[in-house]
Amino acid sequence: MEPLTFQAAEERSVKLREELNQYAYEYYVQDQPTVEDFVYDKKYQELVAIEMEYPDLITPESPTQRVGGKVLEGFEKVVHDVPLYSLNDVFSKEELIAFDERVKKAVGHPVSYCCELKIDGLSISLKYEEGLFIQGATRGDGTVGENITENLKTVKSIPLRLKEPLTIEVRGECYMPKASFIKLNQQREEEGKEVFANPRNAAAGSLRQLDTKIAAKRNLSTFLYTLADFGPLESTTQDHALTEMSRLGFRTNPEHRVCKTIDEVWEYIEAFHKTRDQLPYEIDGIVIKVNEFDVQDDLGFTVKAPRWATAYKFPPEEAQTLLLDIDWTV
Ligand SMILES: NC(=O)c1cc2c(=O)c3cc(F)ccc3oc2nc1N
Repeated sequence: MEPLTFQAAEERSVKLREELNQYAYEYYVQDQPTVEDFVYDKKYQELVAIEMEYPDLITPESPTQRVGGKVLEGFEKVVHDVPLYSLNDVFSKEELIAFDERVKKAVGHPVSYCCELKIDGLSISLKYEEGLFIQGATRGDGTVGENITENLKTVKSIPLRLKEPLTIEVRGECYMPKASFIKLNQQREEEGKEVFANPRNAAAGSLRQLDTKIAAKRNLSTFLYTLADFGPLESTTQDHALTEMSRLGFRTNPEHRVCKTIDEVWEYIEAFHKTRDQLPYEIDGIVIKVNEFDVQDDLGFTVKAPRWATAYKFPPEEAQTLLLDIDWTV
């Protein structure tokens, strides 16, 4: 084929990038692919060829920027503008009811709760400037984390550019799906390497890799759940914030539910305690948050945790046998 002129190459690369990023969004964020892999691969190879011919055409959100390849010396420190707090845990229905009583006493009226599955992964914070992904960091000690931007760029469900040019910061969980965890450990066993104890350790180990090519191969995914810097967004509830994050291109967990009473919260907890083994990712409990942001602001934080949220932790079962018992090969 005749090599394209710069002009033609530029137009073609813009179109290819849009198509490829849309396909990747459908596959990795919506879990609803619309094209076969070979369609994606063919267009991807065409884009790689154009970018090799004309490197000036490469843009930060090009899917070619996700393959990794940098070997970092180490991870720089990142000071979080807004601290990443941890959650107070509760382990029984009685403790959950006591949490609800404290909230209602402090607020003076009943509140609604946004319940979310507690994904067992690694907390991450993602910063965007005018829509462009500019920094990803670990939670660290809540105030100072590690800059793992290069590794997070290889996580396909993390948008490199938002659907709107917003300057915001979001937080969520980076995790390894159960099926990927099993495959990775089988591979490591064959290579005589030490296996990971659980998907959380596997995700943490993958994001701590200094060779970004390794992180790129670990099939990590994300669920985002907190708007840390709202930018121009005006959500007034946690439930709406999740909808907004999804609209902007983030992967959010579809199982969240707004509950009007603590009894409804308990029903939700019991339902997922029973069915969590069918989930394609590990959860270690349920996060219960006051849904209204103005009430969250009234309740504020203790030194280490929000007063407006709690985590109901499931009793640790023999997760290892459960994982291996079930055929997760997709
Ligand atoms: N692992 C989780 O799936 C998950 C974790 C947190 C938090 O750690 C968390 C910590 C805060 F200080 C406030 C809200 C939070 O919301 C959260 N929501 C979630 N869904």
